[in-house]
Amino acid sequence: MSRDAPTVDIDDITVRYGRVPALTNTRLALYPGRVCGLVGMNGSGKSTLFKSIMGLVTPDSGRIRVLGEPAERARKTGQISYVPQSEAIDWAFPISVREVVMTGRYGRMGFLRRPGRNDQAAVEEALARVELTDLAGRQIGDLSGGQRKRVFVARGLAQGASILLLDEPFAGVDKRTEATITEVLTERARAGATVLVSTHDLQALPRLADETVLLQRRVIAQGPPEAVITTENLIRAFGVDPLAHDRED
Ligand SMILES: Nc1ncnc2c1ncn2[C@@H]1O[C@H](COP(=O)(O)OP(=O)(O)OP(=O)(O)O)[C@@H](O)[C@H]1O
Repeated sequence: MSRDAPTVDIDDITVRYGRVPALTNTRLALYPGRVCGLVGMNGSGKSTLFKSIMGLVTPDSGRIRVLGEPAERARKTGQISYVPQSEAIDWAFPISVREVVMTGRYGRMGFLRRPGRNDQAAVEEALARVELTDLAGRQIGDLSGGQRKRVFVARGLAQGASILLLDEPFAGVDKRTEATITEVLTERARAGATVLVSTHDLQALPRLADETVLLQRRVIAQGPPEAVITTENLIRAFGVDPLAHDRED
């Protein structure tokens, strides 16, 4: 797909849970080759936006195309990988790190899901990239918060998807994990992937993201981090300027 055409094209969607609107008249275009940082307060609709791009929630109105197709189809054909918030995962489920990463290959396997040599090689490469080779046999519930995040990033790498969605991958992780995930996302974007990653760390945006989207039930601003993270925009999104204290220093 050309770098001039949006890979994720959200055209005027409204998503409601019952009568509560989570997103209203939201428009957003994402392009390949870029890491986009998604920022907004709790309840601003970030997870709903991810779920919409995955085709897991259906907008009440408007339209979403992912790689030129309906979102659900892009997900079902394995073209989208999603790292959910940690709270959304059952960590007690008895499955090893290597097995979780292998689930990223399921879309490429036949009905019996028997991994071939390519699948195994992709899994080992992904585990090595996030420095989890030594822990590959462990149960996921036995890992630290940062290690758990890296497992799901590795799953996305093994999947080889061209759309990478990550819902707060930096929450509760150490600096080393944050640096590894940031590097991996940049590498994937430079290789042509479209990356959308939500974060609460406004200060980290310039080193993480090529562009920033500010969300408050709709897109308030989109552009280079330094153009988007302004006092005026932050007050519109958060009601206060969360960086006011730092600006005074
Ligand atoms: N399954 C659901 N049923 C009812 N309301 C929901 C559901 N999921 C989300 N909401 C509501 O929709 C709004 C947007 O929620 P969403 O989870 O998308 O926000 P968010 O920006 O991801 O929040 P956070 O930063 O806290 O994860 C909130 O008001 C939330 O309470």
